[in-house]
Amino acid sequence: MGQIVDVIDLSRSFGGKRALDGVSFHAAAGQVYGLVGANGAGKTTLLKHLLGLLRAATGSVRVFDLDPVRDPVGVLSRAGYLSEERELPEWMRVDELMRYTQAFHPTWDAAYARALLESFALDPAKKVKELSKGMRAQAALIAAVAHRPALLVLDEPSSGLDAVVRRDILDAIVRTVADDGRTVIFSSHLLDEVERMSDHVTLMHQGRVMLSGVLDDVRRGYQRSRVRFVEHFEQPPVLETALAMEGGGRTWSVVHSGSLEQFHHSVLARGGEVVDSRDATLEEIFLARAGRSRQPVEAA
Ligand SMILES: Nc1ncnc2c1ncn2[C@@H]1O[C@H](COP(=O)(O)OP(=O)(O)OP(=O)(O)O)[C@@H](O)[C@H]1O
Repeated sequence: MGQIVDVIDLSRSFGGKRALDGVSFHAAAGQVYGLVGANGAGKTTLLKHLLGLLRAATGSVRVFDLDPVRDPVGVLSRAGYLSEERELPEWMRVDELMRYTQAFHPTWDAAYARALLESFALDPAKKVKELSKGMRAQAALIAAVAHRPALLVLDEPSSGLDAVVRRDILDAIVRTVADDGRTVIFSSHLLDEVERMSDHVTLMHQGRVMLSGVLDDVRRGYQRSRVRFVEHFEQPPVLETALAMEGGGRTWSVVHSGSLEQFHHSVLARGGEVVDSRDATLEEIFLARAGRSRQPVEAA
């Protein structure tokens, strides 16, 4: 599988504030990468480096094996970008915006752009400045995808879109890109959306990658178990492989990694028993990892 993005040990500060701290991130052709993290985690800063909008201060950024700052033509001609701000020329009509964007991209697929306009029910005659926030997001999304870029970078694509559009259209766009053997990297606050759309997930926290891997491997790597102890604990008892514990007294709910057998063992050693276990949700994993550890974990 062709490697499309290679970010190695990228750090970036704004003033005294560390926005990215030793971030490594890789993306291959035909895969969908979901980037999640709280406000200020560094997602937008990472994405901007891929487009050459920020220059790597330390570390390296390669996209299509090119440096996006030194070779913007080589990178941007093959990339589509939906920025967080959705900057669009206000005075244009939607159809003018499409023609304008087309002028930058010889690979523009006018039929695809028209089909997307129709599926969004977006009026081509409407002025950009008259669009609602959601319509603006839709127009910006079409402008980013209709030239069928080899790499599609979407910063919070669902922001402003209603649930139906998100589920029916955004998902379809992302899947189409991946099915064509192209790559999508998107950031999101919505973990259910990331679980639905991504092949790979990367969790960022305070400028660092906390966890990164194939979504199914990440999911399989963590469980949530209910545990009952004989003894009453005021504070969460120390359990090997436990990342987060909630509860009190004798009953605790634990998000943990590693094998179930190993976990049963450590609970037994503390005089308890595991009542039940299930795979942890991405949200539980994220909260446990972001809350606990500063160490990056490779899940795949
Ligand atoms: N141009 C800038 N000048 C100063 N600080 C910045 C700048 N851009 C980002 N930052 C800071 O860098 C950190 C990371 O910001 P970034 O926008 O990358 O986070 P994010 O994960 O995209 O957050 P959000 O989900 O809120 O969009 C934040 O602390 C932010 O305040």
